[in-house]
Amino acid sequence: MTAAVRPPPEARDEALSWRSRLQDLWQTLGLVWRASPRHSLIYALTTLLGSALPAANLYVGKLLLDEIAQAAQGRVTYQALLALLGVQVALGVLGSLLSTVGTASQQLLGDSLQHSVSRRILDKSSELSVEAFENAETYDRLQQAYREVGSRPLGVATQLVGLAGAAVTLASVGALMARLGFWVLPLVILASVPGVIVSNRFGVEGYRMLRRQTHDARVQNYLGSLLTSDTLVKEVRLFGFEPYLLRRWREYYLGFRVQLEALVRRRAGWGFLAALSSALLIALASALILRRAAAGEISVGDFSVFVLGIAQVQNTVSGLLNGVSGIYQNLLYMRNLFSFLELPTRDLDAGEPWSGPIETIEFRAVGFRYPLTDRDVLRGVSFTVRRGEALALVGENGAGKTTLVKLLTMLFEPSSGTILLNGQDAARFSPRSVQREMSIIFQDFGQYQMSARENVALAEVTRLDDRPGVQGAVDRAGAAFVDDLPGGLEAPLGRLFTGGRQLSGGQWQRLALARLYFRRASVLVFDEPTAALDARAESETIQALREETRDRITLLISHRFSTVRLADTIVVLEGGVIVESGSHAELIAQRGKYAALYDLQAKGYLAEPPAPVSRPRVQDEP
Ligand SMILES: Nc1ncnc2c1ncn2[C@@H]1O[C@H](COP(=O)(O)OP(=O)(O)OP(=O)(O)O)[C@@H](O)[C@H]1O
Repeated sequence: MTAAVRPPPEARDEALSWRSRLQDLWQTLGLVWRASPRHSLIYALTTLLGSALPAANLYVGKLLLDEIAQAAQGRVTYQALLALLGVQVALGVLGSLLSTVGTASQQLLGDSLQHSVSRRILDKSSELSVEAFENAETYDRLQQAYREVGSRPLGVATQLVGLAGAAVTLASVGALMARLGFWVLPLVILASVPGVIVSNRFGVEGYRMLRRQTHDARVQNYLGSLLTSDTLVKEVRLFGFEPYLLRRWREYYLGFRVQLEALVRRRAGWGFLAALSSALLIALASALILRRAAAGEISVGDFSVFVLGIAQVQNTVSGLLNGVSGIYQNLLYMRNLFSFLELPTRDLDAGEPWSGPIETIEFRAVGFRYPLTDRDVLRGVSFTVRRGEALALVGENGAGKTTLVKLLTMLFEPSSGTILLNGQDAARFSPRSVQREMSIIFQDFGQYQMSARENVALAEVTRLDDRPGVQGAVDRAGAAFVDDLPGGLEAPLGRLFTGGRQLSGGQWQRLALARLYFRRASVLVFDEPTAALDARAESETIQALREETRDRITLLISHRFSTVRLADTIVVLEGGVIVESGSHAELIAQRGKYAALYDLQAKGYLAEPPAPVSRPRVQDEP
């Protein structure tokens, strides 16, 4: 199998048809409506009602001006003028009311929407397979999706309502203006078009630019995060590679900057040309209407409709066209969100439910290849381990030990071969139900910035309040230091939040061990369980491990042979293939790979330390 060749995400999304865009539009509106039907409705109604007000205002203004002109000839009463003023004031008050209610509902709708879309992203993230997280593209999509949550869906909805509103305004104001001559409205509308075309075109280009930069932006963020990370600050300071990180960070910025400058320059040039052509068209329309005014064909009120209407129509037309292009652009961004939400998930509950303890695990010619790679990291791996037995996996870095554990714990599915549980194909069973029978401490175990109790009980959240259970697991893991923390089990841990107590690497590892013990499982997996422990802790842990694992299946990965030798069976992996297996004594007798690695480590303890390369100089030496 070769790695699948995929077109870049940009090319895939650009290729989408108008039909797909409409589907995305529909889906976006669905998101908005579901986030808050009440606020969606109020927002739409207030905006549409408000859109009819400009024409009403223009018309009342025209009547008022015409009446004033008549008043000069003594044909209009003060009361009649006051009545028109009253209507104008009422329209103003109504406008303010609609806009206040509309803005408030938009704000609340935006908040609900942000919450509900974030929730969907988090739901989706929690359904994605562990495999998906091994893939950089997933992170790109996740980042893009998150970036758009705040503004895009609301943007689409408000622009769509805005479009409808603009249509109402244009139709009503246009009807008033059309009375001044059939050419007025087309000319004024035409004057708005160039600006909109420019803004639309460069909006799309801006989107494409950001899209192309996503991966590099992620690298740049990562470089920045290395300089602001609490866990890495020691190493960064000591090795002093801040300038290197800053330089690389800045190089990315400069690359983005060059692209941005080119875009801004072209946009400014085209923008100016658009403004110029618009001004010329308006000048032409004005000249034509002044000719009618000079001929006495239109009233003062009519002229006011033209003058005030120009701005109104221009705003409305550019609002209309920008609305269309804005919706188009926002939909491009929404595609990022949707394509993240459409990523295939692995249903961890699919399959027959597993129940009861796991008595045997058998790997039959199991192979595995990471997605989008072209190399098998495990090939033809076969072994069996039974209840009460401990199996140790040994091998040099990168041999495939952790990958094997991910397969065994059903986090990954084998690319070839079969895993049998109690003699039945594991693929038949729902991963989640099988995983309930397994507990694990990973090499890169979690350090949760929560209380000590939560750190342990997360292994079985239904027993979060089982304090005696947590205490028991803490004791079994030798994590007695928890009792001395202020607040004991309830002590907040980690330095991320105020009041948290930071633990040492070994203490965190003991808590992770407690977490492993807390889950009542028939398979225990220890991936480097003693790496961060001191010698006494390691020996205690191994002692406890022997007792804990008596009636369970134990899988152990360790580079420490003092731990490994306790296993009933030791499997030696090399380049993803099992090269030896047997008990410690058998493998030593074979004098193969295991014996060589063992001797190498044993020698490190037994041999005389090598003579120092140069003797330290003593002050008073001659
Ligand atoms: N997400 C991944 N994508 C592609 N290849 C990977 C991925 N994770 C691990 N590998 C590769 O798979 C091989 C086996 O890795 P694995 O982590 O299983 O080794 P290991 O024996 O546990 O090593 P160590 O002793 O260093 O923990 C390595 O060559 C590694 O480069």
